[in-house]
Amino acid sequence: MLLVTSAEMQKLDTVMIEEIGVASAALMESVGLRVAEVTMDMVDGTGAHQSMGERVSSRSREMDSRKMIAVVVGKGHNGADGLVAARYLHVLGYSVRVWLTSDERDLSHLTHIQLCAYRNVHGRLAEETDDLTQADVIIDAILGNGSQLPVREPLRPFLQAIHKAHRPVLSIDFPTGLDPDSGQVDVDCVKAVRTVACGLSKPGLYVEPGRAYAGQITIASLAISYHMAVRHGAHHFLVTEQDIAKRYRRRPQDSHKGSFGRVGVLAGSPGMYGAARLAVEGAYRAGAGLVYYFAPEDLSDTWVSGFPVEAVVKRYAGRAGVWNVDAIASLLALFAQVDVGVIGPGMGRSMQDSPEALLALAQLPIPLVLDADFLQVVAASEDGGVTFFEHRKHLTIITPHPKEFAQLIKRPTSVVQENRLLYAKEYAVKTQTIVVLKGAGTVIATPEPAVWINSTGNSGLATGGTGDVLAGLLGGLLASGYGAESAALVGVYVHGKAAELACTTQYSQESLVASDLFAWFGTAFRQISWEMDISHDG
Ligand SMILES: NC(=O)C1=CN([C@@H]2O[C@H](COP(=O)(O)OP(=O)(O)OC[C@H]3O[C@@H](n4cnc5c(N)ncnc54)[C@H](O)[C@@H]3O)[C@@H](O)[C@H]2O)[C@@H](O)CC1
Ligand SMILES: Nc1ncnc2c1ncn2[C@@H]1O[C@H](COP(=O)(O)OP(=O)(O)O)[C@@H](O)[C@H]1O
Ligand SMILES: [K+]
Repeated sequence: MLLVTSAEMQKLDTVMIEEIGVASAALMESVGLRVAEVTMDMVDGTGAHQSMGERVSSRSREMDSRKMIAVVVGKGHNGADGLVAARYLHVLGYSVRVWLTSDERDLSHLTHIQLCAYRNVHGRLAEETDDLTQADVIIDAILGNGSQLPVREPLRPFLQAIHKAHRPVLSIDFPTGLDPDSGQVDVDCVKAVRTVACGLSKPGLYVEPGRAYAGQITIASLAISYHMAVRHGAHHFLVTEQDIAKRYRRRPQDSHKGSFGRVGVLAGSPGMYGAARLAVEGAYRAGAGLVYYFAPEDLSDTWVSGFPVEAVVKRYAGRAGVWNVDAIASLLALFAQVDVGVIGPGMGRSMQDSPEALLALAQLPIPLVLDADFLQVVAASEDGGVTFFEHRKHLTIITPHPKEFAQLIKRPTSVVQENRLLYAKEYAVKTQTIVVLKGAGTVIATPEPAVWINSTGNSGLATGGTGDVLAGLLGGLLASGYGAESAALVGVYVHGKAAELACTTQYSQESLVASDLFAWFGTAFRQISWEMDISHDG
């Protein structure tokens, strides 16, 4: 699902008004009407059942107990949307009170016009005796797309009063105090249970911490087409099941194991061979035809016997963690036998002292999924990995968690987390790789650039080894024929979905461990395949 940043939305508003010829007041009327419908849904669950026209003409609300709607109005057009909603709700018989956050004379021109229209139907402003705690729903129409954080006076007391009222809040466009581009929030950010996004939804409503402030999101359509939005620069997306179903590749009946490629896994180190096992099984569970595990000659048979029985173990010359000329040469010969490489899980950082090995792997002429320790080695190289990625001439997916990514971009982890979308995109463009920045709301950024926010997963995944499984999954998807962007999106989505399925049946978010995921990939893939059938039938 397409999302737009604040600047893109401003541009699209202008295009709608100046090029398409829809008056600003008409756009506000659409948004305000939708807000009124969602408010009715919140107070008595009726918003969707009867058209607004039928409701207004039947005057049925006048008979009902009078639910109170508080509308807190800012001086810009977000406030104007709120006043349109206030007018509809008042005419329907709800007890509406409007709180102006600024002097009436400071309202923008169109907002003032909407205030007059509200007054002309005898709508009321809040008085001394009115109190937000009396409201059945509070509508936050304080700041929208013209806001610049942090929130300035005189708005803060209004935000604090909304908090203190402990009533359900509907935010127009996005909660006041939230940055729609990054999802960062002001200390007094409004916490909504519903948000009505104007025209198209915003990335900040789907990433932490903003996601927790937005509640359920409804989009008030302004008939802005997908193509028009993309033409004006929109490049953020929320990953939905429909997006994934479109990319799903059904396996042909007449296939054989050669049809789905070979994955080579270079992972594990003394004490950490479990990470390699998880990556190997991840690759198989994503559908790879064959998965080779590249083991050093000194890896004990006991460890090897613990690998999934399907794994093909291939030995390279030398001992674990020793990257001399022989080891590199024999590794390169092994990689020549596979279609995709997965490098890094549990691998340790011994390669840090062998720039030749790093360079040799950079030049591998196959798609690579690079994860964990290997990324830390790349980050620690003299130029912070610039040369490494310059030497990569083939497709690369990197799967850092926030701390690994922070090392790659040489910034503190806290800074990365403040703007995951932006940093992932910048790095994808700079290194021409697909960046899978993990953590709640995993971000997938491509060099195009396109920035996707994953919608599946839960805190059950916050446990050792789930990242190793993901690296394997991505390798398996690449080998079995998915393009790079699709492999990253489908892999991350399925990984999160498996955790959700596991935690609603057999496991809980506390008890889930990485290897439990394997049992649930089947259901996750089947659901995508059904969704694909439904969309084809539709
Ligand atoms: N352009 C249009 O015609 C449309 C606009 N729409 C609505 O209009 C909104 C955008 O309207 P505006 O551009 O007027 O922006 P806002 O409604 O966000 O208001 C901006 C005003 O608030 C002040 N302000 C900004 N940041 C502040 C802060 N941190 N503390 C205190 N005051 C602050 C500014 O000085 C400015 O006067 C959208 O979010 C949406 O709700 C929709 O009705 C769709 C169509
Ligand atoms: N709270 C969370 N919500 C959703 N996904 C999460 C959460 N915490 C972790 N994850 C996911 O779990 C995986 C953890 O990977 P990683 O940190 O590399 O772990 P490890 O190195 O132990 O395998 C990533 O896919 C990440 O996106
Ligand atoms: K708002």
